[in-house]
Amino acid sequence: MAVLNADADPVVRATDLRMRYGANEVLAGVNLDVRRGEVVALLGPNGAGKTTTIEILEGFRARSGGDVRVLGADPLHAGEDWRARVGVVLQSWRDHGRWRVRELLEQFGAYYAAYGTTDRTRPYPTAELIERVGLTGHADQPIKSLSGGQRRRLDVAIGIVGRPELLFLDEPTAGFDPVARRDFHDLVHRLADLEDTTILLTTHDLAEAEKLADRILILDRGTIVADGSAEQLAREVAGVTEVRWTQGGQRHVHASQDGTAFVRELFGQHGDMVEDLEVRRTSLEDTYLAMVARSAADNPGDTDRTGVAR
Ligand SMILES: Nc1ncnc2c1ncn2[C@@H]1O[C@H](COP(=O)(O)OP(=O)(O)OP(=O)(O)O)[C@@H](O)[C@H]1O
Repeated sequence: MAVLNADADPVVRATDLRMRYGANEVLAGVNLDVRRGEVVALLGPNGAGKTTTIEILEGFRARSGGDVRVLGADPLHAGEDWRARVGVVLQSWRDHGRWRVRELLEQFGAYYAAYGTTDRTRPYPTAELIERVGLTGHADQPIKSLSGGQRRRLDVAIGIVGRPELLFLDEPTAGFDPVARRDFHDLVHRLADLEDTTILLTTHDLAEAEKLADRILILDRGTIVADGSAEQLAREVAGVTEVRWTQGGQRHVHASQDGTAFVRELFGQHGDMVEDLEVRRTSLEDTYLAMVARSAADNPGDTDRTGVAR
């Protein structure tokens, strides 16, 4: 991932962010930072308030309280030049059914041309963009004739056509087949590593979050209940590695912070007696489930809200 400058102002900062829909308090004091060049995944159960948070940060939704700075401005009052620096891939599809893929991207791209800089020419060249999102064979197709996954690829293209410095992705890979998902992951790495794009994404696919994100935030019951790399979070809830083996016909399990050292010691002591060895790193799914369960234990009375995609 891109080199981070921890001293620089964060690209995104929310302080004591609050949101209430009528009597329903969805965000109850969210604090989060996203630093330049980071890829951050915002996770949480259905209804936790991820989309609400993202929409507030994008300036599409007015907050009930707290402070928000995005690229140095309050998104609610930021101007067109600010908006040109921000890319957005929303969850819901906005229809432009009769337009063709290439036409639509050229139309949107033209808007960004005035905002290009020497560091960052805008917009993304249309043909290259279409290729990047895997729509080359569909460039002249009307949008209404695209499949769900192809439309989603187009959403991603619309999100990055202005070569944003900051990109918000709300469940970007919903409906993607495995190849499209892999291509999308490559695209995110490319944007972060080569194009200096800071990315905040939501997903229910924990393997995806683990693969893409430098840092994971878990939003639950109105606040951020976890903030760290997948590995750091795993350390908080359990041993990072689970070692299983059979010895004398009996199955053993041991959770360890340092699986390699444990296995070395195991073989040192028991050598040939050790059979059927399995070493498994704690997955983000294990960590997520443990953290949401812990949050539930701290807030008794709620029902199951783990929300893991299966
Ligand atoms: N416009 C609205 N008016 C009233 N309530 C809303 C509105 N938008 C969202 N909510 C409520 O706020 C809560 C958070 O919704 P939000 O869509 O932000 O959650 P989410 O974490 O993105 O969920 P999911 O994982 O299902 O996409 C939910 O209880 C939802 O019903």
